[in-house]
Amino acid sequence: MKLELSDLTKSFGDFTAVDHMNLTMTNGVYGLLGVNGAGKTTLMRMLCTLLRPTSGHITCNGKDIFKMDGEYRNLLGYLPQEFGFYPDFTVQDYLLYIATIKGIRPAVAKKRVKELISQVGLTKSSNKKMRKLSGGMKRRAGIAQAMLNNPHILILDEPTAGLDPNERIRFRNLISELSEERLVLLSTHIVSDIEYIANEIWLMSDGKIVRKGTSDEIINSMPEKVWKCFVEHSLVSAIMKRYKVSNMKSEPQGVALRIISSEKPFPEAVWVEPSLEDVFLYYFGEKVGE
Ligand SMILES: Nc1ncnc2c1ncn2[C@@H]1O[C@H](COP(=O)(O)OP(=O)(O)OP(=O)(O)O)[C@@H](O)[C@H]1O
Repeated sequence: MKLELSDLTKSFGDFTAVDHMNLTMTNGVYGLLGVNGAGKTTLMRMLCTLLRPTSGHITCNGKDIFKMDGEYRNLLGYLPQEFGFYPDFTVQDYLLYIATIKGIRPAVAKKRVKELISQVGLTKSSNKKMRKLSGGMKRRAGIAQAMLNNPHILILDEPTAGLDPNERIRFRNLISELSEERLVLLSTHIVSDIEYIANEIWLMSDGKIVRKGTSDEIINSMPEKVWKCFVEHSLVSAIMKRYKVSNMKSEPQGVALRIISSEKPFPEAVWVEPSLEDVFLYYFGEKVGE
C-alpha cells in the first residue's frame, strides 16, 4: 500500500490550511502531531476524499483517490474526531448498522462485528447502549466501525482525545496491534500518544510538515540543547522571558527547569538528553501557550 501526496494544498478563501505538501506513506503507523489549527483534520479529510484539494494530488498505488471512488473507500477506514454513534443503539447493533451502510453482507457482518468487539475489548459491553459507554469505550467502538471492512488504510483523527491514562495505554496497544500490514495515520497533539507506536512522526504547523522521521531522528534534529537546573522561585519569570522553558517543577531545592538553549544558561546547569516533548515545545512553544 502506498499513498502519495504531491503538492497537496487546501485553501479556505485566502487562508491556506494545507500548504503544498509532498509526502509518501507505506504500511506502518504515522503520527501526525500538531497544535490546534495546524491543519491535521483538513489533511485527513482530504485523505478520506471528504474534502477536495484546492490543488495537488493524492494517489493510492499510483491512482488518483478521487477517481477511484468505491475502490478507494473499500480500502479505507476512518474515525473522525466527532463521530455519530446513535446513543440508543447497543454496541453490537451500532456496528451491525454501520456494516449495513458499508454494504457488508449480513452473515459476514455478524461474524466480523463479533470478532471486532472482542478485538477492541468490548465483549462484556456489547449489549450496552452507546450512550452508557465511557469515553474510551466509545472510541474503541469507533475504531471497530472503522475496521469493519478490514481496511488497508486506517485514518484516526485525534483518537485519544479525552481519554484517561489507562485508556490511552490500552488504545496505543490496540493501534499497534491493528497496524500490522496496514497503513495507519493518526493525529494528536499529545506527544506520548505516538512517541512509542509511530514508525514515523510528522510535526505539522501552519499547514506544513516542519519535521518528519522516527522519534530518535526528530529528537536528534533539534538544533538546540536541553539543560536542567534549579533556581529560586523569584528568578523564574525573568528566566522564562529570556529562555524557552519546556518544563518546570517545584522541588525542595527550588524550581527545577528544563531550558532549551544553544548555550549553557547558568554555570550550574547540566546538559540532559532531549525528549520528543522538548522538541515539540521547541517548535511549537508559543503556539502551545496560545
Ligand atoms: N471549512 C472551513 N472553512 C474555513 N476555515 C477552515 C475550515 N476548516 C478548517 N478551517 C481552518 O483551517 C485551519 C486548520 O483546521 P484543522 O481543523 O484542519 O486543524 P487541526 O490541526 O485539525 O486542529 P484541531 O487539533 O483543533 O482539530 C484552522 O485555522 C481552521 O479554522
